[in-house]
Amino acid sequence: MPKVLISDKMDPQAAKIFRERGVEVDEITGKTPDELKAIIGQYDGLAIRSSTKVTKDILEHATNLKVVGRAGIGVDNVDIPASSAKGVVVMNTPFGNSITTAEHAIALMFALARDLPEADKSTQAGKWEKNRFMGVEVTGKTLGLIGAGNIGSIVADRALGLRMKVVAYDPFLTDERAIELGVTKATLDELLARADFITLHTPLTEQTRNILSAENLAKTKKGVRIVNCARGGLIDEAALKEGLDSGHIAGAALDVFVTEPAKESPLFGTPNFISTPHLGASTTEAQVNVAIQVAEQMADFLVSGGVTNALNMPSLSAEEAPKLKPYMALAEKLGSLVGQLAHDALTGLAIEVEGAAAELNQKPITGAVLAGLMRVYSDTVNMVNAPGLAKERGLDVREVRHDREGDYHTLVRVTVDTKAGPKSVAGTLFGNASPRLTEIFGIKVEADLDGAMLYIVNEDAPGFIGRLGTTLGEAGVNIGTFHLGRRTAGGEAVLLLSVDTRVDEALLAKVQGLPGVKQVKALGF
Ligand SMILES: NC(=O)c1ccc[n+]([C@@H]2O[C@H](COP(=O)([O-])OP(=O)(O)OC[C@H]3O[C@@H](n4cnc5c(N)ncnc54)[C@H](O)[C@@H]3O)[C@@H](O)[C@H]2O)c1
Ligand SMILES: O=C(O)CC[C@@H](O)C(=O)O
Repeated sequence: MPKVLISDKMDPQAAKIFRERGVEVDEITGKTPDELKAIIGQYDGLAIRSSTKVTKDILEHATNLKVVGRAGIGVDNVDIPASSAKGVVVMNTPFGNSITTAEHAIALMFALARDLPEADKSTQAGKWEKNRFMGVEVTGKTLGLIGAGNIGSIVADRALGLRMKVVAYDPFLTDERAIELGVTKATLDELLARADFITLHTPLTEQTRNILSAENLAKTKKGVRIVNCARGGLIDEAALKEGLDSGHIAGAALDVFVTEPAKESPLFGTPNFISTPHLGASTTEAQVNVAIQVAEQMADFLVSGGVTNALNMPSLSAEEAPKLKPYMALAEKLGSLVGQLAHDALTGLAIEVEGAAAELNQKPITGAVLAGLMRVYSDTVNMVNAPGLAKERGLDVREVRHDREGDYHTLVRVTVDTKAGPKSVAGTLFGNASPRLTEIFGIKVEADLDGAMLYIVNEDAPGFIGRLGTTLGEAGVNIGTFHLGRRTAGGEAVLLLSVDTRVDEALLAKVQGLPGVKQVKALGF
């Protein structure tokens, strides 16, 4: 039974769903990195929010880990390249807390417009300072939206409902989408010059880091109010403090900080500055949504192989997964076969699907071929890290889909580009379930690729099979299955034998020495 650790505070629905789906679950929150390292080796899955940092160091101790599930959107607390290199799938829940976070941005905008936290403090201190708190209306004002994705779009919708004008800067926002959202597209400089309020909704990337830098803050309209419910690091905090102190910026509300938890900051205590402790996603509704979603996605993956919202591998629905499973087994065996027989100086490969296979999602089939192939280089390769490894080695990977049906109702063919030209192997599924090799380097041969095997290329001549049987028998090697194919009678023949024990180097040399043998190789599947 797969085992998952929930290491951050999460709605109890998550544990309930894991258990209902046959996944064992431990909820252990608040561990230090060293404490987490000590226990992570037991788990197949790790469900987190933002407190747990999934670093390279933690991953090195995660010997059984297959999936990290983030109950939320941002995955900046997960080292994705290190996870991919280790073959760990990283998933998030991209929509579950979007409305909640958009509402928090709107709430902070209102809090700034009417100075609500200060007014509350003063009133509860018995001051009744009616004349001190003069706010501004949002109606008719311009909201500058930096980032018009899931959350930005909802903020735009709510702001339009408040009769604001919305200008949006997002390099990926199309004209059509801007019209659909009812926003005006702008450059960043235009937005800075026009906005009465600015709200940020981008991820933190090299392009967005300090997008509100000292230089850009200086381009804003005097009296601007700024909200950040996205990620710390989008605003230069020191420059923001200067802008507030000088009065150029009329107010700023931050839910997120460069360093979190933000226990101290030069901004704290600055007039017209409001802060919340990364509460953007903190509503009952959002936490139930993301807990349910992350548990369902992780359980799907661990129990049936379905992949949803993964950031480092293609999606595979829970409905597709059972259909694709035997194809992935076939693809992995074919990849492994070409890897073991023709891995020298590979420059690229083509993965062709034909007949029934052509109706399926090809990406997982490609991933499985690459996993089988790349395992020749490292036994920690799987579908998650194989594409990256293939890329690192400069392999040109091509996917081809043929709708026609050939000799078989369904076929997967892998052709590798080698110095000696293209070499191809192909296989089918028997009964839509059992992977079977049908062709190896142009020779038809039907064989199961399973366990320890021996691959022999020889000249087709009488007496060879007897001599081979005797040689193996004398060495105590029992033959399980025997598959033979040949180009032409008396021409080149291929033998694939399954053997009960792996054939050692000395015996391989003996077989190689038999008359007519061109090549011998021990294979393992
Ligand atoms: N405060 C919280 O608790 C909380 C909760 C949820 C999400 N978030 C954060 O909010 C942010 C937005 O989330 P989302 O779900 O809307 O993400 P999203 O991916 O749907 O949208 C992000 C948008 O940013 C745009 N973008 C990318 N680079 C840009 C650039 N250089 N300039 C301008 N726009 C750019 C993208 O095109 C995209 O439209 C993320 O950082 C997420 O982690 C915070
Ligand atoms: O889990 C949280 O409380 C914050 C989540 C938020 O930052 C996100 O990116 O989804």
